Amino acid sequence: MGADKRKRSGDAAKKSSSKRQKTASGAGKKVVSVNQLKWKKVEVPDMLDDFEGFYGLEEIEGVDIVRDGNVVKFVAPEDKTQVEEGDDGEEFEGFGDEPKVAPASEKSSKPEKKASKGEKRISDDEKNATFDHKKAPKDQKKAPKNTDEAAKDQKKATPDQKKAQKAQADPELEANLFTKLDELEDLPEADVEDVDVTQWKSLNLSSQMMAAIANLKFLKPSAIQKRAIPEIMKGHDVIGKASTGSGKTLAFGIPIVESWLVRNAGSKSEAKKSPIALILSPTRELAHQISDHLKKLCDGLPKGPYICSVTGGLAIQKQQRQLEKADIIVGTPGRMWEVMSAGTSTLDSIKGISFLVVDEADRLLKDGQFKEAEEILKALDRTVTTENYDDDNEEEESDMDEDAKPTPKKDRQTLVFSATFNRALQQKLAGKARYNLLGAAESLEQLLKKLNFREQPRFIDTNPVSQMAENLKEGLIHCGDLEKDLYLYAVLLLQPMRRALVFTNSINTVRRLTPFLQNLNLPAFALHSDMEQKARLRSLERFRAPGTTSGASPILVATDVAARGLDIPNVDLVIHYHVPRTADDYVHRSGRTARADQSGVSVLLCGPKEDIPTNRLIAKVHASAAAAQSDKPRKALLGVQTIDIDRRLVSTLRPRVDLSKKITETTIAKERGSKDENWLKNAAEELGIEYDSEELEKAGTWKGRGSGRKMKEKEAKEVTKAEMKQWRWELKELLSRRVNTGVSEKYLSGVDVDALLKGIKGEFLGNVDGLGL
Ligand SMILES: Nc1ncnc2c1ncn2[C@@H]1O[C@H](COP(=O)(O)OP(=O)(O)OP(=O)(O)O)[C@@H](O)[C@H]1O
Repeated sequence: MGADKRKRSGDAAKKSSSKRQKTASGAGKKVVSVNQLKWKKVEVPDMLDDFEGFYGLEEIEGVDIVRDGNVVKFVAPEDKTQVEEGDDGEEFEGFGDEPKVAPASEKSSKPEKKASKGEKRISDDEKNATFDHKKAPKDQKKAPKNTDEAAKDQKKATPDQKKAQKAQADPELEANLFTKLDELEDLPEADVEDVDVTQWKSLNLSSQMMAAIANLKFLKPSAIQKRAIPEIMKGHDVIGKASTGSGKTLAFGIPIVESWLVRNAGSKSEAKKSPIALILSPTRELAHQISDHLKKLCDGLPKGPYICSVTGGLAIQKQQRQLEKADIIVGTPGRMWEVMSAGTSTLDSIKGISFLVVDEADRLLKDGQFKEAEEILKALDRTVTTENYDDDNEEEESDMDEDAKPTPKKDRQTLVFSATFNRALQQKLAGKARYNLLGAAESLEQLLKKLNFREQPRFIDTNPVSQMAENLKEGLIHCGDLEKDLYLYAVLLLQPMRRALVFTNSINTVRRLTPFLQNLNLPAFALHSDMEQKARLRSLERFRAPGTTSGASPILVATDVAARGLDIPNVDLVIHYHVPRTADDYVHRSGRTARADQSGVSVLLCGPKEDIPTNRLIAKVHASAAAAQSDKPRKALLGVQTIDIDRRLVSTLRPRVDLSKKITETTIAKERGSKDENWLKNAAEELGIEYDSEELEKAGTWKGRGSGRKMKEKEAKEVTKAEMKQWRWELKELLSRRVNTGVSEKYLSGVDVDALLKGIKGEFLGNVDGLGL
């Protein structure tokens, strides 16, 4: 985008040489900075494949570009500049076909509560506008009795609470929210809905926060919230471990927002303040989700912090502008580092944060994975300003003028969360380590040391025994190496109403399985890191959407890019097409279902070659649970029990599966072949030689790696359009036939699932009554 914008400006400058003569003080015009201009989003056509650099393209009209010596200035009429902060509403909030939310002036029409993420468009104005709830129409902000009372109770109890809070206060820690909450008392009390949030009272949150929680309809704090929120509010550093889907986001989100409320209590000034928190997330989707989640929390506040996400794949300039007014930043390491290292002012402003959150810390800090995360951590801890910083001479800091030093890191709380932490680390944090930490090869430990906690962090582990979500049932289906597609289809077909997430270990498998399932009339969407960001987000939107008209629920086929943190409502089934590479991956993948007290099923498809890694994985994941139940024979707990799928049904499905595979693989090989051919043509053209496909083919024939692929491409090239058409017709015909299950004599549309999936022959992975498939 930057290049485009510059180019555009450059072109404009050339064309309007006369404009250069104009002065900045023309009638109704003024000189403004590029960030003050009212940029308009340029709609990019959907068929445009390469969105990098185009997605998020912006333009502006009626602005003069004048050169003043070497400086280029923008002269704009008053109405072409941003009148106040936050009027560009630029965050990603879903796609164009979704209804847009009213502009700031219409804020009083409260957005629909149940809109899924991305459906709701929240403009910056909305976030920043001071919402006068007293003036709001009654139906928008009805005062619910219970919560209102709860909030009032809180106020009434203030003198006592003050004492208790002060007793809890740790004078050593500056960021002790408990000591500052009284400042919020003068703020207007928010009205809330008829939700009883008395179970949150013990956390001593402000009445505004209680109202915001009531607005979310969360009746009680989850275990991690109950334990982590008070520790964070007392100013401690925290490492929080809790199972997937147990509400870790708000465990750190509530104290951060509470802290923002304290900081902004009574402040009328719109003066620029530096951000309060930086939240690092390993994936773009998770970063957007965290900011959406926090925004939803803030929806219930009269005025909330400005939250922005800074992730790759979207226009960087826009994000830089948003950063300037951000209170809470949620970012992925790559893009965050890009913006932090681009400008000293950005870096210095971010250095002043009061909270650094490392979400999915074990992934984010894994050695060699996110180099930029380490850079960010290092940069945050440098005690010299960037202007004066010399990479080779950190000693320089002692010569620095006191005033030039950014906020000392002592003021910053570090909060680290995940569902999985390496066991050795856990033992160490629990004070049970019996080994030399420094000698340990575990990079995570080394990296946690780099996090520079300001004190020994509080380690909170709400699920020390089992790593898996409480209401998750786990199963295993044994199948032949070449039968995975068949079994995958069988399970999905038998579970049309279950929103399923299929995990694979490779991008190529996602690329193949998605059209394979689509050819079989299943609503499948792909998600992997090699996709354009817009396409990634679109797949997620579609996966979140309600099922098709025929009632089939959407299916997401993904790599581990979707394994961490994603909170998609009503995912009922996780299928591991490939056995995950690590036990932690298994925990996180499976954790996309059975979230927030809901139930869910995780099924591993296991080929003969995967038996050993699968057994190891199961033993690892359930080792602590097995140890905790030492009265039971270990073998029984860890013995792999399988779900049986009726073989007759599977063989009935085989012809359609084979056809769909054939069509999919041929299509992919054809596409790949023609891409290669185009590449060769272009290369020949550039070299100025004549392109002869047969000659080049001969020259390119080899027996080494990739020769199988070449063979397939060659075979695919020979398949005619008529043949493809014929296969498609045959498949259509097969799909239109009803499948006799051979068990219950029912047909697949109304199949007796229990009869087909025989369930569990005993205990599988602990106490499981059967998967309920
Ligand atoms: N106190 C609560 N009561 C009810 N639901 C809650 C509560 N807190 C959070 N939730 C909901 O629980 C779901 C999971 O929360 P969240 O995404 O924070 O889980 P997580 O622990 O971070 O999971 P993961 O380990 O997979 O990242 C969200 O939909 C969230 O809205």
